[in-house]
Amino acid sequence: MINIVLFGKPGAGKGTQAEFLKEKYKLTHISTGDVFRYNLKNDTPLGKEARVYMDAGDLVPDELTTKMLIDEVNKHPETNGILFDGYPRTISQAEALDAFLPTIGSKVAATIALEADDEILVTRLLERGKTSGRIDDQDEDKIRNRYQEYNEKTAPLMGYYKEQGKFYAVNGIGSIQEITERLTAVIDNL
Ligand SMILES: Nc1ncnc2c1ncn2[C@@H]1O[C@H](COP(=O)(O)OP(=O)(O)O)[C@@H](O)[C@H]1O
Repeated sequence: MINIVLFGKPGAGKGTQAEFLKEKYKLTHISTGDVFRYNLKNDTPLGKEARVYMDAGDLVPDELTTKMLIDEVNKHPETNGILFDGYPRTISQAEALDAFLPTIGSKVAATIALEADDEILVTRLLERGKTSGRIDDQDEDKIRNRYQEYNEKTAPLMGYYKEQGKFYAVNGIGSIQEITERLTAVIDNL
């Protein structure tokens, strides 16, 4: 199993790139944002609990998120590997993942960050908000709050994975194809 964590600020293009990478490497793509949105749409108990955080652009509490993530991973026992998109987003989530994966005989192979400047990303998200229907993409204050959450809670993960020698970064600005090539160059060298 080869598990890759796709890392990056909101709007960095994780979901777009995940679509290509999952095909190329036959990976299972798990996007915590997508799983949460599915639960919101279907008004499940998980969706009801997560809604207030998501609509505000806050992170959903770790315990709830980790439980959901483990349930998702367990749905794919035969997978070649998992492409984690949007998880982990806190040190506590990274520790939970490092505790969980060995229980299924696995581990994180690499964390790859898509890097881009905040101002470019905020503009991208506001554009996406016009068509995606995502409440959290329609209001600049909520978007800025997501960046604050990222800077406070998610950015420290770079150090966490660097210490493990598993952190890679690629330039997230360019055409979709160029960025896919940068990512595959990293994965092919693992
Ligand atoms: N790992 C996570 N921990 C906590 N909350 C999460 C996590 N993943 C997703 N969420 C919630 O879902 C929202 C949308 O996630 P996502 O689609 O990945 O957003 P973004 O475009 O901001 O990267 C986040 O703002 C957060 O409220």
